[in-house]
Amino acid sequence: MARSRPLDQVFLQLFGPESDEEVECGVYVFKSLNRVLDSRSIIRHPTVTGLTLCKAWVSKDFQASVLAAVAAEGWFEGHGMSTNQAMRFGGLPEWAVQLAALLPVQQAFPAEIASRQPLFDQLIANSYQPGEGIKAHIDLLRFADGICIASFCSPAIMHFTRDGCQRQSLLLEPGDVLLLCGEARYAWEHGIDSCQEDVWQSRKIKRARRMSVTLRKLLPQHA
Ligand SMILES: O=C(O)CCC(=O)C(=O)O
Ligand SMILES: [Fe+2]
Repeated sequence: MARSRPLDQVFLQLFGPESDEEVECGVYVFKSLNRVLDSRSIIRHPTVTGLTLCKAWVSKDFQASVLAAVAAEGWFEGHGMSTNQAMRFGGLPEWAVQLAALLPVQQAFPAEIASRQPLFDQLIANSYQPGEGIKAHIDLLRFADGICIASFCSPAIMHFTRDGCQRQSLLLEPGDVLLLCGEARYAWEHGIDSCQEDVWQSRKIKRARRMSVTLRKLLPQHA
C-alpha cells in the first residue's frame, strides 16, 4: 500500500504510524473498527463485505429538516395498527431524493447499482421508542441490491449476523448512513436488540427515541 497521497498524510496524523487501516481512493478500510473516526468518513467494513458506514454523513441541519418533514407527513401520529413504520412507494418525497443525492454510492456500490435510475423508489421510515429494536432480518428479496439506512436521533448498536454465529456490531449515531450491497445485503442479517442501554467500548449509551430511513429499489417484476 502506497503512503504517498495527501489523504494518507491526514490519516497518519489521525492514527500515527502504527495504524492498521488502509486508505483506498478516500475510503477507509478498517482492519479493526474499534477506532472508527468521529468525523465525516466512508468506512468499508473489513468483515461484512459490501457494508459501508458513512460516518457523520448527514449534517445536523439536514437531519433536522428530515425530522421536520417526517413530522409534517404525520406518519407516526398513531391511530390504529402500525404507527412505528411508514412505507412509501413510487416517487420519493423531495427530502428523500436529496438524501439519496448525498450518498457516496460510487464508492460503496458497484457501478451498475450506483448508476441506476432511479437509485431508490421506496422508503420506509422506522420510528423506535426508547428500548425498542428490530429483529435480525435480511431485507425482502423483492427489493434490489443496494440499500441505504440512515440513522436519526438516538444512537443504537446494529448487529450483523451470518449463519447464526458470526456477529459484527456497529454503533449507529445520528447522521450515520449504512450502505449495503452484495453479501452485506443478502448473506448477513441485520438487527437491533431491544434494550434500554447499549454498551459500546465500555461506554453505556442510553437509548432514546430513534428514527431511521431505509431507501430501496423494487425489482422490476414487483414495481
Ligand atoms: O432502523 C434501522 O436502522 C434498520 C431498519 C431496517 O433494517 C429496515 O428498514 O429494513
Ligand atoms: Fe433491514
